Amino acid sequence: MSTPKTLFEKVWQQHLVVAPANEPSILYIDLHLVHEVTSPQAFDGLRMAGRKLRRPDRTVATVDHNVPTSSVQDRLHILDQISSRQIQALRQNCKDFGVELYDVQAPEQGIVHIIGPELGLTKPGMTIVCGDSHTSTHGAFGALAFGIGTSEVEHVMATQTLPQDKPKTFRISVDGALPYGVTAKDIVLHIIGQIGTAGATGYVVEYAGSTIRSLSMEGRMTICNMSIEAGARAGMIAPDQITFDYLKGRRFSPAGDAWNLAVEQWSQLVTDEGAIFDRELHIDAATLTPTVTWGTSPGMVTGIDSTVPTLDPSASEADQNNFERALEYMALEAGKPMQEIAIDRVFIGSCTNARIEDLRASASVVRGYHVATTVSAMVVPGSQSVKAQAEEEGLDIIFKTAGFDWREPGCSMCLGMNPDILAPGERCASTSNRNFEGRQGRGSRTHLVSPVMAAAAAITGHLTDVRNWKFKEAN
Ligand SMILES: CC(C)[C@H](C(=O)O)[C@@H](O)C(=O)O
Ligand code: SF4
Repeated sequence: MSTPKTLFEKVWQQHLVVAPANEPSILYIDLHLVHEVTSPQAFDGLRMAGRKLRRPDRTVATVDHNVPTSSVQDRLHILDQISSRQIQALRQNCKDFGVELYDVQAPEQGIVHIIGPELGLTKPGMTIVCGDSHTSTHGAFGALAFGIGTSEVEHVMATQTLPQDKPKTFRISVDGALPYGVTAKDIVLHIIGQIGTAGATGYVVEYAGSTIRSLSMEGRMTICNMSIEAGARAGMIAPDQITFDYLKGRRFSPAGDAWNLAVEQWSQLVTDEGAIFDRELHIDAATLTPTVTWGTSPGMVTGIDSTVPTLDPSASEADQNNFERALEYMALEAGKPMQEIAIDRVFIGSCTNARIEDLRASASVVRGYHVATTVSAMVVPGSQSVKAQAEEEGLDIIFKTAGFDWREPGCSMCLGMNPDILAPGERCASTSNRNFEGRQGRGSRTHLVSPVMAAAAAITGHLTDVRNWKFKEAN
C-alpha cells in the first residue's frame, strides 16, 4: 500500500512539472485570475520581452479594487486618475493578449474571489493563483490556491507554471455543533486570535472536522479567505457533497458525462487515513463565541461579551508596545465592555463576506428595524450575480427600507483604493478581513465582525451580541 497522503500533497504532486533537489519545484497552474491592481507591470513585462500569454484560455480578468460602487454612471466615468488608468490598462491588456475580461458592466463582474467560484471556474484539485493575497479563498473547494507577486504574475502569464518551495502542512480540526449566533467568520477570527497572525507562516492549512464539514461553501470560503491573515500559504478544505452540489450546473462546471467523471476524481481529494501533518490543532466548537477584533491586526480578537483586553505584563516588550499602540490608534481603553463601543459606519461586503448567504444572514437581522441615527451603513454585494440574486429575493428592499445604502459590486470599503473610505477617526463594524491602521482610509478604525454582527451593530449603533437579537418576521 502506498503511503497515506494529505489533500495538499495530492494536489501538489498532480501539478509538479519538475522537482529538482535543493531548488524550488515547478508547478503547473490551472487557473490564473487577474485584476487591475497587480497586472499592469506583468503585462508590460511580456510586451517588452515580445512574449505572448501561454494560456489565455486559463486566464480570466475582472475589475474590483478600484471601481466606484456608488452608481453605474460613476463606474463608467471614474474620476480618480490612478484608478481610471489602471482599469483602462487592464482593458487594453486583455484585448492585446486575448484574455477574457469581466468589465464593470458585465453580468459576471465582481470581486475576483467571489466570481471564480460562482462561475464554476474554481474547481477541486486545481492550482489557482492571482496577484492577490486572498486567493486562499478558492481553497474551500479543495484547490491549492494562493496569492502571488507581480513578477510571479508575469511568470505565470508567460509559462503557465510557477516555481514554489514546498510548504509544510497544518491541520486545524474544528469539531462539534456551532453554538447559536456563531458563524464561519467567528471560527476563523478565533483561530487567528489563538495562533496569531504569523501562526501558520510556511504552512498550507487544511481545515477539517465535523464543524467545517457542516458549513456551506460560503462559510468555507470565509474561513479559507482569512487563512492568509494567519500567515498561511493557503487554506484548503476537502471537497464533498456540499462542494459538488454548489458546483453543479455552474457556467464553467463540467456537464453530462464529464460531470460524473469529475465528481469521481474530486472524491479522491481527501486526506488519507493516517496521513501525517507537520502540525495539528484541535478546536472544540462549543468554546466559540461571536468574535470581534478590538485592535489593529486580525489576531487582536475577543468575544463580544468580553471587554477590551488589558496589558499582559508577561508579554515581550515588543508585544506590549504593539498592544498599547493598537489601543491608542483605536482610541479604546483596556477593560471597556466590547458592547459599549459605539460605531459610526457599517460595511457589509468584501471577498470574506459578500456572498448571497452573507447578505441573507445580515438581512434576517435587519428586517423590520432601522439603522441607528448615528450610523451610516452600506451593503456592497460581492458580484453582479450576488446583487441580482439578492434583488430577486427582495433583500435590497429590506436593507434600503432600514436605511442602508445598497451599492454596486466591488472591493469597496474593504480597502482605501476607491472612493468608499472612512473619514479619519471614524469607527466601522466591517465584515472584511483586515483592520490594519489606515486600511479603510487614513485614521480609520475597523472592528472585524460577522455579517449578522455587522447588521446588529448598524441597528443599535454599537457593537452588539447578536445572540440576544430579537428577530422580526417578514410581514
Ligand atoms: C491590492 C491587492 C494586491 C491586495 C492583496 O493582495 O490582498 C488587496 O486585495 C488586499 O486585500 O489588501
Ligand atoms: S475585497 Fe478586500 S480583501 Fe478581498 S480582494 Fe478586495 S481588497 Fe482584497
